[in-house]
Amino acid sequence: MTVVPPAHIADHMTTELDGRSSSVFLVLSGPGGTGKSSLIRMWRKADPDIGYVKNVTTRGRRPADPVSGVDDDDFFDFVSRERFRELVETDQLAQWVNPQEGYYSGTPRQPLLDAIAQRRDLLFDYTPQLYLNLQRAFPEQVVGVFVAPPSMEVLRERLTGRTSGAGDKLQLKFNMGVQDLSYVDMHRYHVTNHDLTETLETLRGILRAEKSRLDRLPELRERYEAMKDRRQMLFYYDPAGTRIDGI
Ligand SMILES: Nc1ncnc2c1ncn2[C@@H]1O[C@H](COP(=O)(O)OP(=O)(O)OP(=O)(O)O)[C@@H](O)[C@H]1O
Repeated sequence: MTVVPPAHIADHMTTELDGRSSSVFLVLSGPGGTGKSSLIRMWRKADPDIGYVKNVTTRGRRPADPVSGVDDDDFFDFVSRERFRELVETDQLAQWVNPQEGYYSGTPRQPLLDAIAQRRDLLFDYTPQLYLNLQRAFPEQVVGVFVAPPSMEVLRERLTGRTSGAGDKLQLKFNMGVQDLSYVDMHRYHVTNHDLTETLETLRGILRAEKSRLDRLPELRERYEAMKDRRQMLFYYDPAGTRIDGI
């Protein structure tokens, strides 16, 4: 038996019900030391197509992490304060902050505009402050995931385990992390980083889900719109498509 498509569908039988989503800027946000840069490093290794834009910062380089191998140069472009000021004044930064006394960091704008034009997804490793600034600049693209340590004790251990944060700096970092916790409600997702591999799987699931949102699939929405039966209301049994004639 041949199945005959209803008249309004006849011209659309080969229409593809698939589409390429617009860009997602997935921001891993939360206190320093929760594992954000380790996760991004693993993700980029597993999926070289995922984009990452280095921040510009005026702070000094940290030595590579002996445990995770995270290298500062993979995440930042180091610039002088004069150069930073020039970037701000010529509007080349999408957002910038003064996270600690004496240093500044920010996000270059152009690579983000390029990613949107090419529909590429980007990952970010940010504090809540940077995340909120970026969200204000790119509200449609930015999705905030708060990455939390399993407990504050574990955060303290992870911070202490790193070579970078000795003495006062470590105390400051921990205190700033405690402040960051109060911004959790500004995020769309919350992920507790017990195990790096499992957390990465969850994050990839979040990205997949965000890319399946209809508001990120403009052409696909148009195709469905073109196939719509203008006479349809939700929802009645009308397999022959003739009920309207009886009104
Ligand atoms: N799930 C985990 N289990 C065990 N150790 C972890 C886990 N996640 C991260 N770590 C360790 O915790 C330390 C901090 O991780 P990482 O540098 O990735 O944090 P971060 O959130 O990027 O911090 P920052 O923003 O300050 O760079 C590293 O030594 C890393 O190896």
